[in-house]
Amino acid sequence: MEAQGSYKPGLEGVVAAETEVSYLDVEAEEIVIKGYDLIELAEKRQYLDLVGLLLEGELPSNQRKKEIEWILQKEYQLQDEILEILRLLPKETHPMDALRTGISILSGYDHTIDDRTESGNREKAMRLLGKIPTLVASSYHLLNEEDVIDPRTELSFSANFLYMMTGREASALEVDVFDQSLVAYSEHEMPNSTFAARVIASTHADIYGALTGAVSSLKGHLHGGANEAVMRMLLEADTIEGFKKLIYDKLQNKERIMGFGHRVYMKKMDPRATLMKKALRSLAKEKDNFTLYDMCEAGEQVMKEEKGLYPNLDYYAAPVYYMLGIPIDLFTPVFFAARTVGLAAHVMEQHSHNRLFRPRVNYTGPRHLHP
Ligand SMILES: CC(=O)SCCNC(=O)CCNC(=O)[C@H](O)C(C)(C)COP(=O)(O)OP(=O)(O)OC[C@H]1O[C@@H](n2cnc3c(N)ncnc32)[C@H](O)[C@@H]1OP(=O)(O)O
Ligand SMILES: O=C([O-])CC(=O)C(=O)O
Repeated sequence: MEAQGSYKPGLEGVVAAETEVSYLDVEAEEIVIKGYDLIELAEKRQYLDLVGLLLEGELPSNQRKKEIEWILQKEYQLQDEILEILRLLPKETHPMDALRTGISILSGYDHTIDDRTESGNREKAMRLLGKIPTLVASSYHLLNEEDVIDPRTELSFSANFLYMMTGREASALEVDVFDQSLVAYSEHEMPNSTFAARVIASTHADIYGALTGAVSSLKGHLHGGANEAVMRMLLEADTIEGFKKLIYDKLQNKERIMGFGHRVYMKKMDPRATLMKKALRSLAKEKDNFTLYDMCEAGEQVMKEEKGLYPNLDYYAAPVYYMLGIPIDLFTPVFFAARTVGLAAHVMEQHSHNRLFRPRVNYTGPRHLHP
């Protein structure tokens, strides 16, 4: 069959959009978010600063940041009916699937759902940013037949999110590390989930539909689901020697090691993984427990020697979340909660100068058959 155009499996290297949101500058080893370096933002600012930057176009003043926090706080509480629907889900439902359901339900409560203007989408994004952490934490507790933990507005955004998941007030270091992880996960150019959201938004579908599609994409182990898979691997291995053996065995069986490799970085360390490795070290110090840190370092070494592959963000975020006491089933939902802001910025941009995504194929099937 004659080729109709060049085809790149997995669309590797294909430019799918022009964007002012973010860019991975691999040469400079910089994740550019609206002109700022993401790692510098994670070290010097907080997640709510990213909300201001990504949704309003500039880093907020302290006063504006407070206002953003109030806007989100007003949205923390979920409608009783939503909690009731979550309670009725089969107990085997994965929290990512419960989150997908929850976001779908929220669309029915939005009386301005057809408003796709920039300000309309910004309002919806703020509503979702306030509600999604409560949705994440509550769905987990309900699926485990536990009482939901009510949000607390006297805590900071990140401290409250952590509290609703774990049921205990975290230390200052734990809150800082968690907030840093939310910044690290907040936005990353054109991963599969963002592409999915933009493709959906390009039909003029609303932000709820776009985000629901993104949750489905992010659940996969080749994407966000890797953080949960990394933690299960570490627990199965139990010791440094056990972890090295597990990796060697998997490589022998031609299996992929979760938390390593990346379509864009591949032969370099993901800068966000370096950030989370430092965070893991400070947590290990505070808790006087270096087991996971040492295991991860040993695994990193094996993968470098055996495959020339480096950790991505999920590899070091997983043990960080475990040490913060977050249930493993919630690792990927937390990733999504953090990414909501980046996804919203992309949906806003797509709606503001849209062209429908509709690519072509190189047909390799038969022709001229007759029924
Ligand atoms: C925050 C995030 O979402 S980051 C991504 C999280 N996902 C993971 O950690 C899952 C594990 N990693 C992977 O599967 C891949 O590295 C991906 C999916 C992230 C990127 O994949 P791609 O860009 O499509 O690379 P591709 O699958 O073509 O791999 C290229 C080669 O590297 C190998 N490879 C890539 N990643 C891994 C890995 N984690 N373990 C073992 N081998 C790997 C592949 O087997 C392939 O080898 P081959 O050429 O001998 O067949
Ligand atoms: O960029 C990607 O392909 C995946 C990723 O690291 C992310 O979504 O944070």
